Amino acid sequence: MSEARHERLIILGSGPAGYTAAVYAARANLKPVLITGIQAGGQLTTTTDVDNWPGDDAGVQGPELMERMKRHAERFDTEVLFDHIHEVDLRNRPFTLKGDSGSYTCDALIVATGASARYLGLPSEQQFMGQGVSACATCDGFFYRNKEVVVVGGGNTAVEEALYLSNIASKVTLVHRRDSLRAEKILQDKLREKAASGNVVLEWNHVVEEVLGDASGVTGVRIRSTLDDSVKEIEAPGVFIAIGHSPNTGIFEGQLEMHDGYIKVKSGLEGNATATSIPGVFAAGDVMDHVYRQAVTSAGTGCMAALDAERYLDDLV
Ligand SMILES: Cc1cc2nc3c(=O)[nH]c(=O)nc-3n(C[C@H](O)[C@H](O)[C@H](O)COP(=O)(O)OP(=O)(O)OC[C@H]3O[C@@H](n4cnc5c(N)ncnc54)[C@H](O)[C@@H]3O)c2cc1C
Repeated sequence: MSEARHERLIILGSGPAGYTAAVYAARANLKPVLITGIQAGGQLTTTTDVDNWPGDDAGVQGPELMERMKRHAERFDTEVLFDHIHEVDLRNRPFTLKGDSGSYTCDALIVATGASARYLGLPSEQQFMGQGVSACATCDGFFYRNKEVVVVGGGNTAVEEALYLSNIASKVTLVHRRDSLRAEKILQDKLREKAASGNVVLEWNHVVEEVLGDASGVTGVRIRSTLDDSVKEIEAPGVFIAIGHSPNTGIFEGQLEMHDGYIKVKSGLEGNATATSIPGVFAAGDVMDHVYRQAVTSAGTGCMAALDAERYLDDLV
């Protein structure tokens, strides 16, 4: 492999966090290099309607929005490289990144490698992805106003999604493979309240065996009892898979401080909020945020990371 090329600032990831960081860093004359990873454009390239991106009052398609973000970053001289990084050394300076196509060193690094929603792994789930199957109630819940939906899971994500959807959908059926939830007690209490008086139905001890649908998209799910193997079908045009997310942080394990696999950042109000445990390494977007997980929040922290990196690089000179 050829010698590593050196940059002042590398941005890892091409989702809303990465591209926003690039726009800000490039406009500050840092000539950033952005490495896209395998999923160029990030998670939004896997969806259709994005209806909560401010300014796009008529909605926008996910891939189109990400293409525009890329062009925006390039307009200010960001160099966008298609490569996937599989090894990093953040213990020595400059930082080193090894990719499939080349090696890189940099003085500052913005990690914006995002997170991946976990899915059940059913072929029918894959088939109806974006046509009724979703992993994000905040993103897609609106499309099911006054309609019935199914939520799958039993942890915090599932209960939060079910509660959120219960204010939009006419009925929410939560399918969980056990007879008790793993979610925090306060969330469980809220859900039970809704189940007692509202529009939430709990299907304990069941797993989704198949997502059902036709040319128009999802029509329901077939669930199987974990107690007696009996099956039944639930009609609903929307199925939310809420079994958690995996942050894309494997390459940073043992180097950056993390919490549940998410990169820990300084936060707080005194500036440098996106700083990680290693000076000069900043994190933005879903990779450091297991709570909000939105395009606009990712873009916001991408902006913050670029400003933090700019200050850090200024102080190096
Ligand atoms: C189906 C779906 C629909 C959604 N709809 C909406 C919506 O309507 N509105 C909304 O606000 N949010 C929505 N979201 C959530 C939104 O997509 C995310 O919050 C947002 O994309 C996170 O941005 P990010 O920049 O942090 O990372 P991501 O978009 O996750 O991008 C991560 C980037 O990092 C790169 N990467 C990962 N590992 C490496 C590596 N080792 N080397 C190099 N690069 C790497 C990837 O290639 C990718 O480009 C949706 C999510 C999904 C899955």
